[in-house]
Amino acid sequence: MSSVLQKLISPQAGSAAEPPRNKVTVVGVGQVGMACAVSILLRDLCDELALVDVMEDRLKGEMMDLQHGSLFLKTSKITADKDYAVTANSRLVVLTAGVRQQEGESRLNLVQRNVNVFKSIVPQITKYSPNCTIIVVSNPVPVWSGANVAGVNLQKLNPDIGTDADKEQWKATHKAVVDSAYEVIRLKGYTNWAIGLSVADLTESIVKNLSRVHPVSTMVKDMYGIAEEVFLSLPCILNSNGVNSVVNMTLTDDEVAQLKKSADTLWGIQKDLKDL
Ligand SMILES: NC(=O)c1ccc[n+]([C@@H]2O[C@H](COP(=O)([O-])OP(=O)(O)OC[C@H]3O[C@@H](n4cnc5c(N)ncnc54)[C@H](O)[C@@H]3O)[C@@H](O)[C@H]2O)c1
Repeated sequence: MSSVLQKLISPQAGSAAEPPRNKVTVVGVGQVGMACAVSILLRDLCDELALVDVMEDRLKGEMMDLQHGSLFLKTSKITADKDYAVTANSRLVVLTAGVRQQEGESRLNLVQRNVNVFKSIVPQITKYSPNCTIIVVSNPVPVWSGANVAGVNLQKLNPDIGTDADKEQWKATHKAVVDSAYEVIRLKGYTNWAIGLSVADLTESIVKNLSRVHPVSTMVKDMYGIAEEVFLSLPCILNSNGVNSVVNMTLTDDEVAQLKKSADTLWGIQKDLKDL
């Protein structure tokens, strides 16, 4: 006797469904992971979403919640499992698993705690999706920014900008921007929306092969006189290769010195990391 499904639908295409073309996996379904997942879903950037976490109840709950909302999305397949087999054939993996930055904790203090987490996760990701691009969101992620508006360098308008001699004291604005994530953590306990929206933007450049410039961390050894294998945030061109190239910025001597100082700070921590 025919089932209700067989009575309702007569299959026409003979072969099984094609593998996904733009599957995205989010590892870690905490505040950041779910903000990334929702931002990516709302921008229609994947044809399949997989979630992974070690906390099984939370993982299943997040998956079911998204599935219940999938009527309003254009990603029909949303799966989750603690087994990385669920991530197979991912185009992109967003890695947000890790310990969270505590109030007042420096980003660099997180490194050793997160190294062990990464060591268990990355081999599993590459086993099931050897050609995927990985976006690491877990801290620390150093950030580059340039003070210009529509290409106009603000230092050219005010040579004292950012220094104590600056009558307008833009230095205070700079400090407020640098400290703003700490302020959000103080107020609500974590940051998630801005980073989630930002990750969706990176995702779009990669899955749509857009060759757009984004500030992301990349290996800077041999650039600007940096001798060590450290990753710093520079303007990078992102396309389907991930980080396809780095824009060679024309930096002042002072800016190069600050970049080197950041590299030294990172190396100072990195060189003491254990079990890499
Ligand atoms: N780059 C940025 O700008 C930025 C901004 C905010 C947060 N972060 C970082 O993102 C990370 C996540 O932050 P959060 O607020 O979502 O934390 P969270 O504690 O809410 O979530 C982390 C999740 O990771 C999971 N997890 C831990 N170890 C795992 C493992 N081995 N395998 C799979 N899942 C594992 C946890 O179960 C949890 O669900 C932290 O490292 C945080 O510092 C980065």
